[in-house]
Amino acid sequence: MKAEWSNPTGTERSAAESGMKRNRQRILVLANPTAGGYRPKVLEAVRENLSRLDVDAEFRLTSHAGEIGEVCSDPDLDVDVLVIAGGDGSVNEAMTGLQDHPKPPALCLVPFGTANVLAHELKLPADPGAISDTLSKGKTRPLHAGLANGRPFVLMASAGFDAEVVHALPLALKRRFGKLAYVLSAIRIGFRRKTTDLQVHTNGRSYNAKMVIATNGKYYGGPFCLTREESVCRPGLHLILLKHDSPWSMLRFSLALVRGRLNKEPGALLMPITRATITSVSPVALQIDGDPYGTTPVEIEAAPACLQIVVP
Ligand SMILES: Nc1ncnc2c1ncn2[C@@H]1O[C@H](COP(=O)(O)OP(=O)(O)OP(=O)(O)O)[C@@H](O)[C@H]1O
Repeated sequence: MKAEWSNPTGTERSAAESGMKRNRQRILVLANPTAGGYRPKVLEAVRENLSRLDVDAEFRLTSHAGEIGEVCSDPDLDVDVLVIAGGDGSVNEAMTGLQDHPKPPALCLVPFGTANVLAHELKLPADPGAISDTLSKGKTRPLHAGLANGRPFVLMASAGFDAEVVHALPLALKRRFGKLAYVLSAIRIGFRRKTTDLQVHTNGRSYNAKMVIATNGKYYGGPFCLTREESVCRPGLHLILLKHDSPWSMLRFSLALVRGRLNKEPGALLMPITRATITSVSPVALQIDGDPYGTTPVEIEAAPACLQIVVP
């Protein structure tokens, strides 16, 4: 029975120990202490709960951005469940790292983070008792992903105004104001940006749009429903095209999103896709899962394989 914190140099010992107890479930918890809403007390309570179960659990705090991806892309990573304690960006890093893993572990999420869209998707609990309970029951569902130029996204990839907001958002502002920081960043850039047309090729047709969201799930920006037709636990993607992106149009679309009616709003078009190409005359900002991701052009497609994720 063991649920220990490891120090940064303690991984060899933990690997050796878990190798000796292969009949026990091995759990690695990777916690991002810089995630918005990080709560060490929750993590400590989960650790205490797990120490009462017959599992080998190792807890590690990341020390730098990219570390989750590094751990996950190591083919020698050999655990049954990888718990990410962080937000959507941390989960994205894990998925990206596990993309080529020969035997990927099941993922589990302790939802810290700012927007936490995946936690809404999976209706994940936030209190330590329920998190430990979910983990110990070990019920899993498939976690599907999309690919944007080959990089996985579990929630969404988009081009246009929202991606510009993500690119322009200083981390310090995000940490200080949480979700409100996105609104402040949107107001700051909304009235002085130059808009660029996007050309979208999908389902054998071409469209013009100002902003395009490829979504793998239902939600966007937290608890706001983009489309009830999607689920991260089912294969498939939807595309949402917005024809206008003036500040007033964006306000109208945002209010429709908050009411869960964006797909019914004039100027918004929703469609299922398997593949799409988004291009533009000059580069337009992209974001995936709430983090900046370069600029257009981008090829969107459904990822051929899926992971498993522990759910309540
Ligand atoms: N120790 C660390 N120091 C600095 N950055 C880190 C560290 N560990 C992870 N990161 C980076 O922090 C980024 C953001 O983390 P995360 O997504 O978990 O939180 P968030 O941005 O607050 O939440 P959300 O994505 O749900 O809005 C991740 O992309 C990851 O690369």
